[in-house]
Amino acid sequence: MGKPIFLIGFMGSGKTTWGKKLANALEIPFIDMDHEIVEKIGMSIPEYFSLHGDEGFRKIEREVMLDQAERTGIISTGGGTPCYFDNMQWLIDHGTVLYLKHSPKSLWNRLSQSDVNKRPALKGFSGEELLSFIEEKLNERAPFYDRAHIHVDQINTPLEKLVEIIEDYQNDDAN
Ligand SMILES: Nc1ncnc2c1ncn2[C@@H]1O[C@H](COP(=O)(O)OP(=O)(O)O)[C@@H](O)[C@H]1O
Ligand SMILES: O=C(O)C1=C[C@@H](OP(=O)(O)O)[C@@H](O)[C@H](O)C1
Ligand SMILES: [Mg+2]
Repeated sequence: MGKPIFLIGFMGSGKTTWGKKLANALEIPFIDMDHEIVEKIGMSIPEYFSLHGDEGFRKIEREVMLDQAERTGIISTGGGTPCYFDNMQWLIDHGTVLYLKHSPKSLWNRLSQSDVNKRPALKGFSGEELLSFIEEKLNERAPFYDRAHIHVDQINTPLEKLVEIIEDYQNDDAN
């Protein structure tokens, strides 16, 4: 088995849920970087944020990313992973990077249904305030996400199609 497939995208884009499904379908291992971070720090991500701030979290996140160098399978990153240090370049150099793309409205729908307190980067926002925050943050992060090898519109790409896209990409000798 070759280099890993890194799933990237905004919070709520489905990196964790689709990562599991994809790994299952492709019969390859699955790793969620946030899960590895929680094991390493011995507390939840919101707790770590409140103790060490965004800056502290980004350092741990990078360490956990560097630990993935020899891994294979599907690796779901956190929404901010590609957007700090030279992380995006590292991901590009060490695997196939797949961006699960959504509009701000779609992310807003999904995140409105989830517990915003589990994602400290959302700062507890809801309603209109959450939508404005998503629009702004996505604007800021899009230049990083856009560098991915593969872009997929997640809503209109069924899982079977995504499996096909990955297999085709990996079988293409040019990659
Ligand atoms: N098909 C769907 N339609 C609407 N919302 C969904 C759907 N699938 C998942 N969600 C919601 O979107 C969130 C995205 O899930 P998750 O896999 O945790 O994303 P990520 O890891 O990219 O942050 C979940 O909290 C869930 O509430
Ligand atoms: O976008 C971000 O800055 C973050 C996204 C989260 O992961 P998900 O994208 O899986 O929610 C998690 O890494 C942390 O709460 C910070
Ligand atoms: Mg996740």
